[in-house]
Amino acid sequence: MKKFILSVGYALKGLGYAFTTQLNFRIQVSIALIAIAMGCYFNISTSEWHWITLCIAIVLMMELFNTGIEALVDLVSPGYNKLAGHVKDISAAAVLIVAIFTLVTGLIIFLPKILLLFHAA
Ligand SMILES: Nc1ncnc2c1ncn2[C@@H]1O[C@H](COP(=O)(O)OP(=O)(O)OP(=O)(O)O)[C@@H](O)[C@H]1O
Repeated sequence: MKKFILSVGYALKGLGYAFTTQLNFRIQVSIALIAIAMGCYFNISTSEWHWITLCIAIVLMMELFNTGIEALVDLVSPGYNKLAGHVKDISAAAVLIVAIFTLVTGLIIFLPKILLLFHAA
């Protein structure tokens, strides 16, 4: 049990590191909070909540992996190295793919509701 609590503590330390050092992570957390607020406002369905929470989890997870990979690359290759650059670029590309998927999901769920709001006004 003590080991489990320690592991959670290390994970929270990692979250804190990402939050304090990575602007992108803070932006993504802010967008996640806005999406949750919009979900409450529009009273979205259970299945829509599943998609939204899945997107939030995947985006934050990918950003954390990206931050870890960047730190690892900086550790093993502090100087310029073409391969090190590729590793960082590929890691950033993975985040981009998930961000696009999340944007499309958000539009599918929220755009019709926002348009309806404007039509009703
Ligand atoms: N050691 C390196 N060797 C070669 N190219 C690198 C190296 N480090 C970074 N690069 C290139 O510069 C780009 C930006 O790297 P950087 O570490 O600043 O990433 P970042 O996403 O801006 O990180 P951060 O989120 O910490 O600002 C990389 O995607 C890569 O193309």
